[in-house]
Amino acid sequence: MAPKYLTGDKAGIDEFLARFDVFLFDCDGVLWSGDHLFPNTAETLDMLRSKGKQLVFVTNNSTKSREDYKTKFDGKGIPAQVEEVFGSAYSAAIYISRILSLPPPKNKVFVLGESGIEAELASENIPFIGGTDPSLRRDITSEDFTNMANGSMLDPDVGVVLIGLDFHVNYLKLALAFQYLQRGAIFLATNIDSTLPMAHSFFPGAGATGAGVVTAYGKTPVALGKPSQAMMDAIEGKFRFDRARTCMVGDRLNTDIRFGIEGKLGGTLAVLTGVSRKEEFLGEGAPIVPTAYVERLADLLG
Ligand SMILES: O=C(O)[C@H](O)[C@H](O)COP(=O)(O)O
Ligand SMILES: [Mg+2]
Repeated sequence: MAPKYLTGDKAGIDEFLARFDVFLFDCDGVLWSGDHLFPNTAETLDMLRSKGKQLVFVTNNSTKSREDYKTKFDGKGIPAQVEEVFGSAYSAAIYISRILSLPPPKNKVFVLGESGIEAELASENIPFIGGTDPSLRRDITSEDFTNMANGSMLDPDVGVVLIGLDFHVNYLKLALAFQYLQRGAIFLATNIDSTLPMAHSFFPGAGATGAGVVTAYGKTPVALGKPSQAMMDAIEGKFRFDRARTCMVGDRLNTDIRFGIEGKLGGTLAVLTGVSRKEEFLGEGAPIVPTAYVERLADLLG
């Protein structure tokens, strides 16, 4: 069915919003582009709250923890609670602690990613190494190759390799991740988005910064961010919402909109301020089609 275009259609917007009690909001490309908050984002979220709607912020960006996002929301003048944030780093942490629940000592995680992952692993009492460790922000040496190959440089307690968006990726960290995988570690990712919408442009995403490990290992990781239904089940478990009265709002078809469709939510809304273009879902035979779309989030203000 062709998606409904809501921009400028006040009656259509009111009818659409009335169908839902809960809105799952993507962040990058919908609320903001990096540090740039899109116009009237706060007013739009206020309007939904004033209609009694529940808001949950569901981001694949694992560089920040839920606490970090609370700080960002505060900084942008957007009223929001830590409990309303559900990121891919948190999704991965609860998957490791509550689903995998590997017995110590082999429950340690080697992280290829930023502090958001580390904070969420710590919140679930999961030991980790790698990540933002400054001793890994250097060139690899010939001794490193030897010490990795003979295992003297490796931690025997590593049972999981977790990759996410890493702004400090380098050969040494890629090599360490691959060495742990060759020794049997479980391969997980917070998300595998190919690009990151930032500063009104696009940059390499988590899928790109982790690609070196995927190529070397020859296997893809289990990704715990959107469109993973493990994440949807975890969010539903926490917020106990009625899927038929829930709408996913996002800028990316193969993560956000697919997440809502495969999650059998009542609807999905595409916002054209981020990654996906309307041509991708208006064309004949488009694989992923939202229920409705708007040029920008603030169009919901009518
Ligand atoms: O590379 C990434 O990690 C993604 O581009 C980024 O995280 C997307 O975040 P979201 O749009 O889900 O908030
Ligand atoms: Mg997005």
